[in-house]
Amino acid sequence: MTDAYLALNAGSSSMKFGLSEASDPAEILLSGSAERLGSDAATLAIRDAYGKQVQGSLGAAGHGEALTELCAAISRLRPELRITGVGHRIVHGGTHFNDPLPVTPEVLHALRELIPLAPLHQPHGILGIETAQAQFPEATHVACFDTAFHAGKPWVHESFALPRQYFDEGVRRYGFHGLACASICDALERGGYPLADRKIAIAHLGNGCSVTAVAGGRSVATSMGFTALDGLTMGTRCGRIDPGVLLHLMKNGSDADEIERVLYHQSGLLGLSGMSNDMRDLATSDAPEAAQAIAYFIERVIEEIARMAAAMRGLDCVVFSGGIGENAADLRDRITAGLSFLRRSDGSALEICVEPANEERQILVTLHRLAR
Ligand SMILES: Nc1ncnc2c1ncn2[C@@H]1O[C@H](COP(=O)(O)OP(=O)(O)O)[C@@H](O)[C@H]1O
Ligand SMILES: CC(=O)OP(=O)(O)O
Ligand SMILES: [Mg+2]
Repeated sequence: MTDAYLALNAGSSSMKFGLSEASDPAEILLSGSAERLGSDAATLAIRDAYGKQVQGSLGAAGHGEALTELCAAISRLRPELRITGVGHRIVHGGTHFNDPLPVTPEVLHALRELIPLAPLHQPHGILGIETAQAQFPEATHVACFDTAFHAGKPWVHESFALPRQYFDEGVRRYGFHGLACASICDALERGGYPLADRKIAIAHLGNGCSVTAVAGGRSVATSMGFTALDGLTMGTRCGRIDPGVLLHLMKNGSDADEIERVLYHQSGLLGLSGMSNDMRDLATSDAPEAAQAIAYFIERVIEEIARMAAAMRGLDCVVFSGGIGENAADLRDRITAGLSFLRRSDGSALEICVEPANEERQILVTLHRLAR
């Protein structure tokens, strides 16, 4: 039997995995993703090491059913592998967790406490741990945090202008998509890009969307904050909003659960279009509301990239990633056109590139590093 590592990446609308030999995390033996989870047209795709892909439908499956299907596919397709390590993308590490660490019952308890701060993600990440622990009981399970990449940002990008006690209580701008950002920085460096000397904005545009300012390889500022609600317009999330709106809703009788439902589940592209949270659906629709939702989305991305340029006092390169950033060339073009007023310090145009986010690879590399 060959020892192998498994990485599980629970996104808000997707469940992805990567499987590698324990000795070589860069060599993906099998990978897969369940997407459009939460709709009634979820899909499943499994790819082998040669790029051969099988696809299927998962109907109205949620993250739980998707996990069961993915684990079954792994055991069926690679029965000769003994999975000795499983790394889990955990979106929120709060004030306690930055470094990847083995999951103990105490850690799991602490992760559950953070569910209210990441209701679209933390439950799925925890379900991934529970499901994989049952399926691979001999393996070491390691939690890897989205928030970690942003730890150590300058205080002005870490704090809200609230009374100081709130910061001490953990009410801070954490930032997310950190594993994606780290994987992109690693890929750029491996490709010879002089990251240490550059100011880049990573526009990670998936179902969750963020822009992160990375100067000299470190996160300086990022559009998401205390939760993954802030910043850009997303599939079902509102992004930046005047907090006065929340007060208005509360004073008019909405309770916290209802406001959570509106802000996390019913807003964003879905709320604006009245149709779908999925950019593919909007891009192929003739409805004026769909076009308006896309225009709104683009406007906010342009603004947020410009804000990141301000945070870094300069910008060299915009890196697009995520399901939308990697695939929707026309959206990238519209965003890039909107940014044409921004120049590099030598007066030349911004560099624009596309770099797939690979959280799974980042997690597999982490497992490999921890084992040495
Ligand atoms: N070819 C495409 N054109 C436009 N949007 C796309 C395309 N492929 C995927 N997307 C969009 O990417 C988003 C999902 O991104 P993804 O990064 O997979 O999600 P998650 O954040 O859940 O991991 C959806 O809005 C989907 O419509
Ligand atoms: C943090 C976040 O929004 O993640 P995702 O894009 O996977 O939903
Ligand atoms: Mg994602």
